[in-house]
Amino acid sequence: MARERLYLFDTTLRDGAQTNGVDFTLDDKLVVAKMLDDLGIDYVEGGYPGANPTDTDLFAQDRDLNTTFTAFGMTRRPGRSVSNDPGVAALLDAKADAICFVAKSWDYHVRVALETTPEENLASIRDSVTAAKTKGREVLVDCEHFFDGYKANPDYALSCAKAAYESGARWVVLCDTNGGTLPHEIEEIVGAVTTVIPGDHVGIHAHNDTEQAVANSLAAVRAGARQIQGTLNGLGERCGNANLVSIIPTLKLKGEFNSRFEISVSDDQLKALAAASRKLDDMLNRAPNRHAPYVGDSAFATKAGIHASAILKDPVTYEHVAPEAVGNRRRVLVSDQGGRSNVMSELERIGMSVDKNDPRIARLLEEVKEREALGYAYEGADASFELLARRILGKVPDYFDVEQFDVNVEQRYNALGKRVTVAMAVVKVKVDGQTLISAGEGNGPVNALDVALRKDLGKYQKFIDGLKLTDYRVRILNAGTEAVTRVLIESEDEEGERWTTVGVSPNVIESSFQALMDSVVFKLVKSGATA
Ligand SMILES: CC(=O)SCCNC(=O)CCNC(=O)[C@H](O)C(C)(C)COP(=O)(O)OP(=O)(O)OC[C@H]1O[C@@H](n2cnc3c(N)ncnc32)[C@H](O)[C@@H]1OP(=O)(O)O
Ligand SMILES: CC(=O)C(=O)O
Repeated sequence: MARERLYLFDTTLRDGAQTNGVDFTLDDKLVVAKMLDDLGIDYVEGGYPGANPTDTDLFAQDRDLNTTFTAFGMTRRPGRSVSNDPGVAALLDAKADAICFVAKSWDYHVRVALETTPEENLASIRDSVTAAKTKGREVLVDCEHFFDGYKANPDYALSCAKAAYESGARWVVLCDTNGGTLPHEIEEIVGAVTTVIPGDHVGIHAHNDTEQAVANSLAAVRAGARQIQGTLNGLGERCGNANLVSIIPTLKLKGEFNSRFEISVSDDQLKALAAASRKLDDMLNRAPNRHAPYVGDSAFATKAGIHASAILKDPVTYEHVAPEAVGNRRRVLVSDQGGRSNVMSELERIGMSVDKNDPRIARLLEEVKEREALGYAYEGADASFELLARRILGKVPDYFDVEQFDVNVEQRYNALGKRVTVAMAVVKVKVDGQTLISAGEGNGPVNALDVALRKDLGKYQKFIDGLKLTDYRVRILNAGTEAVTRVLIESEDEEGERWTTVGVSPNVIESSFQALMDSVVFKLVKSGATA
């Protein structure tokens, strides 16, 4: 049976720009639009021309994209003609393939927010759609508050949707603007609408205020809607929009949808999804959600030993889809919840082949569990685990020895008479029988220690010149009878490779130092440095 076409509409650059803390520059918008185009998204809503200089500039440019690049804005204001409405003029002048009007469809909103009559709102919808059609644009109408409006006055909500459709809108998009509608209500109301307007002209725009925007979008499709609006990583006003990064793989990989619908994203484009999700987070300086379905670091991470053992026999035992399908990867974590299978899997990943029955494997697992009881956490410290494994398997050279370190923190007045806090560290290391003493200054004790440790490592210096610390996290734990600090340090090298190390001690300087040392030694091992 031929599959029906389902269209994807991305509003990361418009509704996503309404996210608290998100602010796109013009360059950001161009990069994201290209990324969405490369992913194969049918419609990319770039923004709201006339609302701010960035969006106006964006829609003043020519561009070379395959997607239907869409401009967003309001229907004409009550009491004005379209030719006398600067907002509509900005939309009609925008270099856009399509125009998406937002229109009121809840009579209460018409009365309270627009302060006009129901008839004038319907005329505004008709006039705006007709003007954009006359300009040769594809037209979409986002029926704002459609579901709340339908519950309050179904006839009026439907008459707004019909006014848009009958005036020539390609898509009538039903919006759950306040995000409070539940999946069974969406399914029922979309089902009613599609008896009046053909489903292949109906879209869904769901907000996530009850954490059901994805479920609501899928419910709308089940009821007949054929366009889904959403954003990358679920950005959007308040709690966000339907997350296309979850919806796309569901449509591609789940039988109910895959067997009935065809979408524009190819299998190869699907494999770029995890990278696209991370790239957006990087651009916005947001930490990626490790637990994001499909694309998060933990989406295919297995900690439990019983699961790991089965996954190594056949991944299907504990994975709902293959991680590679979305560009993610399987991770089998080593921790106090793991068994020999977890250790074997991690050793295989780092290229160490050891027999599962080798007694050193049991020793390594025992050591991991004992150290985790003291506060270490190897599941998040891949490099420290690798060093521990290499040490137990007898393969880490003694590169250098730290004989002593001192750290001082001092508050004083600087030359401008301002009070400043300065940290100083001195580290004494022995490399090849030679003692090297280095001092470092930093804005805190760990920073000073890091500067001093990495200032002069003699013949190893060249291996660590490109090393930088990219993240530092401390937690205070109650392990056993006393409080200890656990420090996790993330490092990056000149090739962009990242790794994490861990240190644990009652003293935060000591735990930081352990993690720093592991990071430096890991870099030497990774670079193939010999003692
Ligand atoms: C559900 C959504 O997410 S819709 C998208 C919302 N996005 C945004 O608002 C972001 C961009 N917005 C803006 O920059 C500004 O609001 C602008 C430039 C659009 C308008 O700014 P201003 O002219 O100063 O108006 P302001 O924002 O204060 O109020 C909106 C006006 O539009 C009217 N309006 C709202 N929706 C519609 C509509 N669908 N059709 C016609 N008029 C509308 C309101 O009644 C209000 O009119 P009023 O000024 O007579 O009270
Ligand atoms: C149009 C839109 O963003 C909404 O109604 O939520």
